[in-house]
Amino acid sequence: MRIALTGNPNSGKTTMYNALTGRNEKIGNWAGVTVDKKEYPVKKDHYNGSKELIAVDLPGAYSMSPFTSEESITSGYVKNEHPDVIVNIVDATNLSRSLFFTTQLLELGVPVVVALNKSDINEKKGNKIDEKTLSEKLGCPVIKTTSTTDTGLKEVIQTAADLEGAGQKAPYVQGDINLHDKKEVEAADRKRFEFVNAIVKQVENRKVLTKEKNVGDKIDAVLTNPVSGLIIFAAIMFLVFYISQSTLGTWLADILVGWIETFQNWVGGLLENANPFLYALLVDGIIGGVGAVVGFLPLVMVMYFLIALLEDCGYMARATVVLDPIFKRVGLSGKSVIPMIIGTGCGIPAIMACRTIRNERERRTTAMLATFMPCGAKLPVIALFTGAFFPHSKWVGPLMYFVGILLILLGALLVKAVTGMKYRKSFFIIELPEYKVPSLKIGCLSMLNRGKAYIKKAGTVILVCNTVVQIMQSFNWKLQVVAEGAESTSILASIAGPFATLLIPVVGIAAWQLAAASITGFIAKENVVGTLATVYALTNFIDTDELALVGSGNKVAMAMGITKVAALAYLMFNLYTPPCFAALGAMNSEMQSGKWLFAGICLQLATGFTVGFLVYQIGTLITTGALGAGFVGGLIAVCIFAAVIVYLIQRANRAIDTEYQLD
Ligand SMILES: Nc1nc2c(ncn2[C@@H]2O[C@H](COP(=O)(O)OP(=O)(O)OP(=O)(O)O)[C@@H](O)[C@H]2O)c(=O)[nH]1
Ligand SMILES: [Mg+2]
Repeated sequence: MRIALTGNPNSGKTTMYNALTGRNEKIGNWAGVTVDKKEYPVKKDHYNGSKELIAVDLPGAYSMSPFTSEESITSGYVKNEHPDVIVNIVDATNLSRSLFFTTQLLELGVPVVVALNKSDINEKKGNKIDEKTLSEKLGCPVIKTTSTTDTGLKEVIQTAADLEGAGQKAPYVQGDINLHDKKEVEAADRKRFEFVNAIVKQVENRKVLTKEKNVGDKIDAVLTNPVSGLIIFAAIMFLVFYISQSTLGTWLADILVGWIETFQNWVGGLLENANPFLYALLVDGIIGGVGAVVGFLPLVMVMYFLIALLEDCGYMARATVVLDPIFKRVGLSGKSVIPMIIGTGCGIPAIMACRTIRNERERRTTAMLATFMPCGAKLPVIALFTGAFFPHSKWVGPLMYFVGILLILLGALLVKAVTGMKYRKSFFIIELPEYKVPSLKIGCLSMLNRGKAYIKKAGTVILVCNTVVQIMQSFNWKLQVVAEGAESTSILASIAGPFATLLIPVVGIAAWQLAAASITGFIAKENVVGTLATVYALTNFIDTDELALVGSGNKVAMAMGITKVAALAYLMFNLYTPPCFAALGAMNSEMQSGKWLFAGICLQLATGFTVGFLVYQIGTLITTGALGAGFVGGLIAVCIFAAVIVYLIQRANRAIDTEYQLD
């Protein structure tokens, strides 16, 4: 039988689902973390009966009348897919708001068990809820739970299992109303609230803790203040990158790379007398290429850990409030900030998180732009180039993230101008979760989860790509092994060659190696690192003696043969061109429009190229006093992009004018 977990956002559904099933789905201390349905069997230690129980985690909803697409997943599921029992997770610290939805669920005819979750917080605050009376008033079982410690879960599941097929009488029935009549719906909702509030009055005894509340409010006033809030946000993000990329993360990476090197030398020793191609394939291509990517794993894990802590303590929700006014100015909403923050981890859930945005244009625009935020897979690329070309700078890593935010804002302005939607105002309401001490367990789980996914990717996609790259660079079209010194005759070089020409305005030279790395980067961004390791036969990107990314000898920078400015431009080109294929797939399914997807990919290509071009050319002009190679060609390309955009904006303006004339 299927047990649907439903309730308001941030009430603890996913925490309960993970506890019940042993899964590790994402939880976070803000509303709208889960945007999709998930199901999995309940573990035996929570239920010792004979039934097979499947728990279904759903996105949070405030009401059965959905506003956003993730809310409609929930109402659609409980209405149409007939779960056997509904467990309604109620945030006990927010009873009156939660019960509105509860009374709606009770009208569906499916047995409901109410889990009064977060009871631990209530107890700490000295609030009391009389669950017996509540159960009588609602006409359904009510059980106190604390999902974070598994308290009460067994009882909830046993009760739910026993209720299969049972009838329940709804305590409140909304008469027939015309759902299209706004006034009528509002009046009905008001009546329901009155009913709910009457119950709450009888069952709840709240202790008024004015002093504690004041502390939280005071912190909020500083953190969400437009000026101090922004400075704090920038400082916190800087610290996250500093710890993950320059200190703790690097230190751990250093140890890991030592192990990888030992392993590589050991395999190298075993294959000493083997066929040179086999040696190159295994030792340089596979172990070297994949190892180069895996070496950066600690950086990614430390960053995930820190971001999870920030989410869990309630800070990230405040960050959305700080950025909301800025985002509104460019035609997005504060809700667009959430995909951006999730995007620092991975672009795919970031794009999926766009579902919580109600307005279609804002949703599509956000999905189009969210991946400008460098994700975990881009982190190794950033770390590699920072380490090789700017070893002692603290600013390159954080700069990539701030440029990402800037590009999102500029991109949003462009989309706003092109789509001609100039006169719309959007409203953003986010419930600020309470502050809490961040849970190390949640941080560790999030980190391990990401680490697992990273290693899995390295062992599959990255491994396959590196093998293919190594083979393609070892052979020419006649399938002969490429001789030393004639690398440019390889299959890989001849395929990547034409693209290398296109890259001249960005890096100043035609290097097929760099082009090949960018191309494999479209499959997965970690490939940029893996491919560079393979094509330049540089397996060790992290210097174990120096305790620094890419040590002093700087073989990497020398092998690539490009200037610092070109390296920065090439890095930015890779970061801001389209993300990996998987993220494009997610974009396609969220946008549900071929036109938007196409426009999005074009915009990303044009952005990556333009940023790279400008950084290289302006940087070269400043550092050497002359423009870089490929200036004219690049300028023509950028002018063409600009002309297309100007044309589209004018077309949009004309469309608006016609609309006004028609009126
Ligand atoms: N103190 C306490 N915190 C809890 C409890 N259950 C969940 N939380 C916290 O509440 C926050 C939200 O938990 P989630 O499980 O993500 O909530 P959700 O209902 O799935 O939220 P959405 O997916 O956004 O609808 C997290 O910070 C949890 O750690 C509980 O019983 N006690
Ligand atoms: Mg959830």
